[in-house]
Amino acid sequence: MENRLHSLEEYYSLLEQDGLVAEAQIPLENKDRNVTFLTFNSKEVRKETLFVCKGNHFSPEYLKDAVKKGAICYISQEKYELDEFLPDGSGLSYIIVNDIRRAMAKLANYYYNEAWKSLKLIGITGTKGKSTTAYFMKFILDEYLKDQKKPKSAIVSGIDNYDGVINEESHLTTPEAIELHMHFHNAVKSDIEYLSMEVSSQALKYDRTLGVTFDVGCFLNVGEDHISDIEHNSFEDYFQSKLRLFSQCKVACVNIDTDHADRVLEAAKAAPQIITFGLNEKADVYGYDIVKSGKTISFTVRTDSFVKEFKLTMAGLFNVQNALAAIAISTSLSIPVQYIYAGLKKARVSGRMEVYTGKGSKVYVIVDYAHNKMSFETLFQSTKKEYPNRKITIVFGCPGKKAFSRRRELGEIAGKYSDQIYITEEDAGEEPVINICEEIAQHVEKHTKKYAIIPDREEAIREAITNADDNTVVLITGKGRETRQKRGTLYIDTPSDVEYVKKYLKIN
Ligand SMILES: CC(=O)N[C@H]1[C@@H](OP(=O)(O)OP(=O)(O)OC[C@H]2O[C@@H](n3ccc(=O)[nH]c3=O)[C@H](O)[C@@H]2O)O[C@H](CO)[C@@H](O)[C@@H]1O[C@H](C)C(=O)N[C@@H](C)C(=O)N[C@H](CCC(=O)O)C(=O)O
Ligand SMILES: Nc1ncnc2c1ncn2[C@@H]1O[C@H](COP(=O)(O)OP(=O)(O)OP(=O)(O)O)[C@@H](O)[C@H]1O
Repeated sequence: MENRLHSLEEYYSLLEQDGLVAEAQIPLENKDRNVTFLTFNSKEVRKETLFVCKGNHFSPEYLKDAVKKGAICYISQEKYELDEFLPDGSGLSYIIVNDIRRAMAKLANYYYNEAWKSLKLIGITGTKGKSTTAYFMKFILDEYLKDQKKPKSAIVSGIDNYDGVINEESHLTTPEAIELHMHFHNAVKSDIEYLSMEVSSQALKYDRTLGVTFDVGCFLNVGEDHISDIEHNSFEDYFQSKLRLFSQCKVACVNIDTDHADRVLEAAKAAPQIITFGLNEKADVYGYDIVKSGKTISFTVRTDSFVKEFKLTMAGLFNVQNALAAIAISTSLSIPVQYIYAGLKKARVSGRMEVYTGKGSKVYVIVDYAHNKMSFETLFQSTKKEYPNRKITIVFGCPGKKAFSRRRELGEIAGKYSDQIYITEEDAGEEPVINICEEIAQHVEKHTKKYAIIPDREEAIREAITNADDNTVVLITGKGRETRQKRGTLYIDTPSDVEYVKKYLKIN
């Protein structure tokens, strides 16, 4: 892989050619200096770093810190009046740009020498099912690659990132451009061929994936979500951001069962090829005959080239939709069908539809990540069909200071479909947990009085499990295997819901 470094002058030209430069100062003696690192975080700066200043939360102190640590030039939308000099006495260079997010994507692509072009890239967007589909792809690809004795595929998701060098819990669904291109670079360096990733609406809106072409782009579904002062200001903005994916993929895989399918299909024409999937015989990848038997969900798929029964051993009937997406993506990548079958049969996704039972007990406890209107409705409908005649207990909460409509939506849905409800902490942040719980309770009460507010999440889970009889499914939603709770402005380490469940079911 090419590992070429570029000089400050070359970075300047790159931005200049794109019409991004508003003003610049690069002293003559600095023009030929090679940039050896690129970052937007002062904590990571080392010698000869090109430092990107971005964001409403940026402070000039970070720039001062960066210069002390070895930054030789900063890129910013704002000019900072600093009297800082580099340790060797030369002046600090700067390039002021008119669009820092676009500039960041360009710089990242250039610094990492377009590593992504050596990968087969799969980009998945949608309101729900992105992580699951990305992991389904990883299972399928890894089956295929194992047979060829090649390295496992890479993944960039809201759960974990793996690129052959880094294996970490992720903090964003789609990382900022500089981190994203670093993952591409690491993957190529590790001889990895395929990378599956989630592409969030925020990523598309803020150009985190700008300039990258996906071999396959997948659109799963769209529902009202992420509409708030800090995310999208309207559904239209959210929807349009998601549709931008089609302008940067070679093949578009589209769920024809999604809401607004007509508009999605129209936008998908921006891609050279479209493959549709869904539970509708008009779909190119058509799924039907869905049957749950024991722990296995079977379904049949018809495409142009095969009719075949597939199996999922992961719970959640809605996962058939995600599996159809993965089948559509895999066929467009010419992955032989036996590997698709084997991958899907094995697939598990951390913190999504994890089913636990205690020794000598018949109660099912499911840890899942449902936390918005679409996933709550889907989860309840699916659970009712999958576990007919069982009562449903749910443990859930809502986050502080964002997505306020969830308190009403989730409260009403839970109230309508559950037999017992425990309302608890879920990333309350700067709002008191009890206030959020009481607000949710007002909406639960429209349908049932069978609820309790237990702000301590562990205690809520303990109560839900110990009070459940053998004829109950206990749903513990919203956090999956996350090990942090947002309290105040900080993320505090906590045990995951899975750990609590194992503790109170007395399993290892
Ligand atoms: C903290 C925060 O609210 N950040 C949001 C804000 O970013 P920002 O650039 O203005 O602010 P910032 O991230 O705090 O940046 C401050 C800068 O100072 C730097 N810094 C900070 C400390 C220090 O010591 N030194 C230093 O250099 C930081 O590295 C950073 O570059 O404004 C950006 C554009 O509006 C947002 O993308 C970004 O969202 C953060 C990253 C975030 O968590 N966003 C969520 C909503 C998000 O993106 N979610 C999607 C999933 C949702 C979906 O499906 O759409 C995702 O992809 O994860
Ligand atoms: N295709 C689907 N349609 C509706 N709900 C789904 C679908 N797939 C998964 N879900 C529900 O949404 C939850 C989150 O799934 P997943 O993590 O795969 O989605 P995501 O798009 O990555 O979500 P987020 O943006 O919240 O990280 C699951 O735990 C499940 O309850």
